[in-house]
Amino acid sequence: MEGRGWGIDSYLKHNFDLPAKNPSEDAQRKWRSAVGKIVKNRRRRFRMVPDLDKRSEEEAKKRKIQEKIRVALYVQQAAFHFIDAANRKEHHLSEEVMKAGFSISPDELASIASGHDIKSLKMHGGVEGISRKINVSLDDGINTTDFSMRQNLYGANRYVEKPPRSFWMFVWDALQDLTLIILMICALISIVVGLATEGWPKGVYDGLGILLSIFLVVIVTAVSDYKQSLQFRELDKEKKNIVIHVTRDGSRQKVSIYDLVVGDIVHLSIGDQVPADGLFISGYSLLIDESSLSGESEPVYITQEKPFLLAGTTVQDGSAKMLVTAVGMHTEWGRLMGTLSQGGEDETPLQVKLNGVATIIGQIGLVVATLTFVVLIVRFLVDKGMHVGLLTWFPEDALTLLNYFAISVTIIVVAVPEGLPLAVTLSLAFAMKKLMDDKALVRHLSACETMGSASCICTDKTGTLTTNHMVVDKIWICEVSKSFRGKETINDLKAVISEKVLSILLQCIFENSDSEVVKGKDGKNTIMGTPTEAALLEFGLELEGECYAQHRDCKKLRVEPFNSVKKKMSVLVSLPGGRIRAFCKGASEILLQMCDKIIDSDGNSVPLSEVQTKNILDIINTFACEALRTLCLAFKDVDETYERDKIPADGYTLIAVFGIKDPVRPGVRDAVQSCIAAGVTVRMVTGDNINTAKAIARECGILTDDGLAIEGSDFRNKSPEEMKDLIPEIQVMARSLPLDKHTLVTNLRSMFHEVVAVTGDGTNDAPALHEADIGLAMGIAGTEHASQGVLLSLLSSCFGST
Ligand SMILES: Nc1ncnc2c1ncn2[C@@H]1O[C@H](COP(=O)(O)OP(=O)(O)OP(=O)(O)O)[C@@H](O)[C@H]1O
Ligand SMILES: [Ca+2]
Repeated sequence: MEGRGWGIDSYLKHNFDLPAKNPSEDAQRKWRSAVGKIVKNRRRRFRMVPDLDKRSEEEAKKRKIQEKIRVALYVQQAAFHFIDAANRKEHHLSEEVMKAGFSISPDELASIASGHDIKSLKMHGGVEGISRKINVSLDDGINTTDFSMRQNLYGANRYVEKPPRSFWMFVWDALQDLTLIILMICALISIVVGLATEGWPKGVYDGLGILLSIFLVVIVTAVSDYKQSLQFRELDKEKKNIVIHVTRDGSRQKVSIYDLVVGDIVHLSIGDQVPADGLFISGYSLLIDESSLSGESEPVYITQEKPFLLAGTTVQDGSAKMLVTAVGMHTEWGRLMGTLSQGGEDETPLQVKLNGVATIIGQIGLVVATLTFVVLIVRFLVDKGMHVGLLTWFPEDALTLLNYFAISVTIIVVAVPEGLPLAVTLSLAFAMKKLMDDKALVRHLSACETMGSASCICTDKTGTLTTNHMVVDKIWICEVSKSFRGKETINDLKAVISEKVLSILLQCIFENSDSEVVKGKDGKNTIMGTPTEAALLEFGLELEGECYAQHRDCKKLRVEPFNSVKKKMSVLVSLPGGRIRAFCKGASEILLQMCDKIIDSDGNSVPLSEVQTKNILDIINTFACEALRTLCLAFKDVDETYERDKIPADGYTLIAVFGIKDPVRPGVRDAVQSCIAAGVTVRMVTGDNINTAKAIARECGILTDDGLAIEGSDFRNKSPEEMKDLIPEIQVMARSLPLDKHTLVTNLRSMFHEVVAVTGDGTNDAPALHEADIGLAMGIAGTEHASQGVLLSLLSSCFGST
C-alpha cells in the first residue's frame, strides 16, 4: 500500500500507531472509537475480534482466580488444612461408583490434586493406594475395555464451551445494521404513502421491493456468518487437540487429549502440557511451570513427596509418568476456562489498516450521499417551483423525497465495505488451517498475515530443513569405522567386536533412553520417542537380533533426561550382579570431554591418550562434514558405595561414536533460493555440531562461501557492539542453547528492525518462538507423517503476498 500517494498509509500511521506485533490495547481502542463514529453496525464488523471491555473484565477475573489458586497452593496451605480439618466434607460413594468396583468418589479424588492435599493422599495409601482404588495397575495402565465406564463415572477430558450461537442470532445480528434499519423505515413509509396515494396493490410495489432486498441481504449475511462461526469452532478444536502418550493395556500408545480418562498413565516429557490433574508416579528432575495457572513465575520441582500435577501447566525439564486423577471440568484449569469465554483474536495489523480504509471510504460515502441528497432535493425544488409553485404539495412528492433519501442511504450501504476486514479474517483462518495440515502449529491468525512481510527467517535444522527421519549411518567403535550405506552390514560389525563390547553397547543403547520399543499386535516393533533415540534403538534392535530381553534386567537408579542445554542424557543402573554402572550419551564433543578412557576390542577400559583424543575428534568431524548428526556413547563403572543421588560427570569410558543421517527435505533448496531472491534472509540456528550444521546449510543453499557460521558459545560472549557487526553476517549458528536463539531474534528485531519469522520445535525453541514476530511451532518431535514441511509453506505464503 506504500507510496500510493493519496496518503491513506500516512493517515493510518498518524492516527493508529501500529507495530507489527501485538498492537497495544490503547491503539486498538483508539481506532475502534474512530470507526465507531461512522459505522453503526459495530457488532458485525467486530464479530471475530475480542470485545475489549469484556476482555479486560475477564483478565481481572482470571487474575483473581489465579490469586486464589496461588494462595491455596502456596501461601496459606497450613491454615487451609486447619480449616479443612474442621469442616472436612464427607464424601459418599455413589452406588454406580461402587458397582464399577472403584472405591473413591470423583469429587474426593479430584480434590486431592487440586488442593495439594497430602494428608488425604496419605490416608488413601499414597499414589499406589489411589491406583488400587480406581483399579489401575501403575505398570500396565487401564484396560481399554472399561474406557467408556470411566468416562461415564469420572467425566471426559473436555471443558464446557459456550453453546454455539444459533442461526437466528446471526439473523438478529445482521438486522442490527443501521443502514438496513433506515431502509426498513423507508420501506414502511413507502408502503403507507403508496397505499394512500396509489391504492392496493400498485402502491406497495416499491416498498415491498426494498423489503425483499433487505430480506435477501439479511439472509445471505446470516448464512455466511453462521458458516464462518462453525468453521472457527472447528479450527479451534483442532488447535487444542494434542496427542498424548499413555500406557494402556500394558503398552505405550498415543491418544488424543480428549480421550484421556481418570486412571490413565500419562508420559510427560520436556515441552509437554500437563493434560489433566494427576499424581506423579515416577520420573526424574521434573520441573513444572505453573504460571499459566497460578501466575507464580517460579517453576517447581515435582517429586514423590510433593506429587501433585495440575492441568494447564507445562513441563520445563525432565520426564515423568503421571496417574490422571481428574479430567475436564473437575480440574482447576477446567474451572478457570469455564469462567472465561475466551475473547477472540486480536486484530491483525492488516485488519486494523483495512478497518481504517473502510472507515475512510465510509466517510467519503457519507459525504457523497449527503451531496447527492442535497443535489436531488435542490433539483426537485427548482423543478417544482418552475412548474407548480412551491406551495402546492401532493402525496407523490413525499414519495419522491423518500425515494431520494433511499438513494442516498443506498450509496452509504454500497460504499462502506463492511465485509473487508471480515474477509481478511477468513482468508487468514484459511491459511492457518493449511499450515496446520502441514503440522505447523500457528496460535494466532496474525502470524499468517505477518508472514507475508517477514524480512528474515530463523529456522532450526531438525525437522524443518530435514525430514526428521533418522537412521544410524556410520559407527566408529574399537578403532574401526563401519558405514551402513554401502554393502557393509550389521554382521560385519559383529564380526569385529567382541561379545563383551557388544553387550555394553546394547546396554547403553537400551538402558539410556527415554524412548520405548513397543511390540504391536502384529508382532512388529514400533518405537515411541524422539527421532534421534529411535534411530539408536532401531540400530540396537538390529544388532541384537533375538536376545532382546537379555539386556533389560538392569534396574534404573537415576535418570537425568536429555535437554537442549546439557545436550546429553545419563542414567545410573544397578546391574544384575549388584554392580552399579552409569551410562551417558549426547553431543559428541561434549561427551568426549567427559571421557578419559576408551573401550578396547576385548571390552576393557584403557586410558585415552592425547593422540587418540585428537583422532576421535577427527572422526567426529569427518562424520559431521558428511552432514551426519554425531553422538557419543560412554559408560562408567562405580563401586557399590557410590552415592546414588547423582550421576558422575567425568571419568567415563568412551564406547562408540555414531553418525546419524537425517536427509534434507526435497524442495528446501529451491524454497531457500526463491526466498533469497525475494530479499528475505534465511538463517539456520541449530543445537547440532557446527560441521553438521554447515554441511546441511550448504546443501540447502543457506550457507554461502563468504557467509559466517558461528558456535553458540562464541556468539554468547560478544558485546552488543560486536553483535551489531556480527549479526548481519551470520548464516549458521551451531551448538546453540535455547537462549542464544532468543538473543539473536531479540537483536534482529531491536537492532535491525527486521520482521523475524522463527520456526522450531516447541521444546527448546519456545523462548525464541515467543519473541518472534511470527512463531511457527512444529508439532512435537516425531512427526511420523511426511508433510510438506513448515518451511515450504512458510515460504510459499511469503511469495503469495510479496
Ligand atoms: N535424546 C538424546 N539424548 C542424548 N543426546 C541427544 C539426544 N537428542 C539429541 N542429542 C544431542 O544433542 C544435540 C543437540 O540437541 P538440541 O535439542 O539442542 O538440538 P535440536 O533441537 O535437536 O536441533 P535443531 O535445533 O536443529 O532442531 C544433538 O546434536 C545430539 O548430539
Ligand atoms: Ca530444535
